[in-house]
Amino acid sequence: MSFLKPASRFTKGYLPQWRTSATSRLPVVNSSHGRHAHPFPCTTPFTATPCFVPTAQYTTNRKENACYQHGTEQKFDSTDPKTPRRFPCVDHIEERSRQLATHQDTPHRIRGPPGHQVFHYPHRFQCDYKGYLPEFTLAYETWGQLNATRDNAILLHTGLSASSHAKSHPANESPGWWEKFIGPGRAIDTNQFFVICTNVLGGCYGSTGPSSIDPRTDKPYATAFPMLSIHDMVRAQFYLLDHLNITKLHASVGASMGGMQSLVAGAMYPQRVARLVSISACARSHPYSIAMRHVQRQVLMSDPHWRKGYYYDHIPPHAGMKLAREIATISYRSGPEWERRFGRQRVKPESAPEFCPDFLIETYLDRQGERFCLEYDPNSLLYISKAMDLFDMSYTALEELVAHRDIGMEQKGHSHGAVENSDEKSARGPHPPYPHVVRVNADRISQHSPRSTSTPFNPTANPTTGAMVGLDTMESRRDLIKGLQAIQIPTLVLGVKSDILFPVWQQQEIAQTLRRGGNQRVTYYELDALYGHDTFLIDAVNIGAAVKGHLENVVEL
Ligand SMILES: CC(=O)SCCNC(=O)CCNC(=O)[C@H](O)C(C)(C)COP(=O)(O)OP(=O)(O)OC[C@H]1O[C@@H](n2cnc3c(N)ncnc32)[C@H](O)[C@@H]1OP(=O)(O)O
Ligand SMILES: N[C@@H](CCO)C(=O)O
Repeated sequence: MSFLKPASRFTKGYLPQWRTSATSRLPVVNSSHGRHAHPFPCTTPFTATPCFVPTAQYTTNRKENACYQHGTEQKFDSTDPKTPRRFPCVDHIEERSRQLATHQDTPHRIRGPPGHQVFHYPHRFQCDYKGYLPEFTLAYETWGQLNATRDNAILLHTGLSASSHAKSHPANESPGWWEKFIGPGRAIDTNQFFVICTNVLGGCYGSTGPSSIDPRTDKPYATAFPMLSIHDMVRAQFYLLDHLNITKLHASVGASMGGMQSLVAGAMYPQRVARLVSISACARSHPYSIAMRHVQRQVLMSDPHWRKGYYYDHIPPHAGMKLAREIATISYRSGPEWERRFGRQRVKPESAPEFCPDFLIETYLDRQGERFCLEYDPNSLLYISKAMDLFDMSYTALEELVAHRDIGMEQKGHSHGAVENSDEKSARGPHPPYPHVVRVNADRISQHSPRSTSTPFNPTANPTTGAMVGLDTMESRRDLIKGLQAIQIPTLVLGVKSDILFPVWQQQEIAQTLRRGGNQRVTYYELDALYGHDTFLIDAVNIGAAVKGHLENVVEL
């Protein structure tokens, strides 16, 4: 540890005791070390590495053991209070903005992965939250062969940011996000099953999303894109299944947001799904996970380059995206993993502490942000993460969704009772959503909902309105049981103990709720892995074995 070296080794670069006039030059002090009273040696520049944070602007002159500004006689002197502290990580962001300003082809116009197929739905698609799409496209990829009876298909749902490229294939040999899980003899055995994976509606890898061109304006939708629900995403996928002439799936499989989609598929189309797999998902988003996604969105939206979503001809909000992904990564992995992997290690223990990424965990997060910030469309992040927040399989929530969707259709002239034209029929969709949900008028919803029951003195009630807000009440649990009751097929629920985003109690909640709703064929596993929420992307051995067992188990359907 550099600050334990004897001060005598540091001939320059120490901070005179208690000098406070130049706070921006104060060395970073490990306050727990209790050494504040000593002249604190800046473990600096001027010993082994004169330019202690090398950047393009400085050169080390080893002969003189000094650091010069490029092309000048100006020495960098950290003891000079006028010398500004350097922030290469900030310079890097600014430099990227400069470079992006000159880009002709803006990087957020992301296309689907090579070799993907396209399903185009040429009709109006009514979304749950009142808006609609005049048409949509889904990018998808497949592996294995559809059998003669067309009943061996598995619909694989993605998490938030994945493309349809779950597995390599001849048209795209780069590894997919579930590369090790799919293939002959693997967890999803392509000798037996025909696997379909789509980029979700709202995404940016070939499916219609905010970066797609709105045919009505010939410009990207941007934030004029309609608000989406997880149910909208699944409904669009079932239109693809219709197109592929697949009436019944062998299974619906997904993790994280993909697990939410899996549950929706089972509840919305109970006759069309034979088995379910839900990994590290939930039956309704918890305020904690909403909070995590809220801060990601706020950070992104506060990047001045976001421009309320209309950045497609400008510099994208890459700095906000980078930070949003760093925050997300904190919820995707786990403290115990990082303790083992990075400990308290700094990248250059011999160098002075800096505010730019310094500890291994900092450079790790920085790298995750870097990898993502120009890879994914920022508006897709907003829409898809919001759809996750809105996810709630409680009966009253489904009832509201169905009612709101109907209002959306009526507002666009799709009145009940009137004879629908073919476009209106298409908007309503070929299948009634949620056969188990009785349609009610939206104005009846509020009287109806247990969440608006007035219960003074109840600690779980909203103090202002008296409405029941807690999720752990009998009413709320009954509401969830009723919402998930349509799922009576064999279901595998898998959780990971180190997951802080979708903790195991939420996995237990799914399994218990299904069982209480009468489903006798629920299998529940809890995995003691270290990788947190993203374990489903990493642990092909354990997650894969559970999935394989469930998919290949011969059950009476
Ligand atoms: C269903 C779906 O949702 S799929 C979406 C899946 N894809 C993603 O989530 C994309 C982001 N990727 C990831 O989060 C991860 O790579 C995973 C989860 C896929 C795999 O996890 P791991 O194998 O543990 O990879 P890890 O988290 O270490 O990331 C590797 C990267 O971090 C870098 N890295 C690791 N440690 C450090 C560190 N201390 N400092 C700096 N960089 C580091 C590696 O160099 C590598 O970067 P590179 O690929 O640019 O060279
Ligand atoms: N890390 C994964 C899981 C998040 O749900 C993703 O980005 O999609």
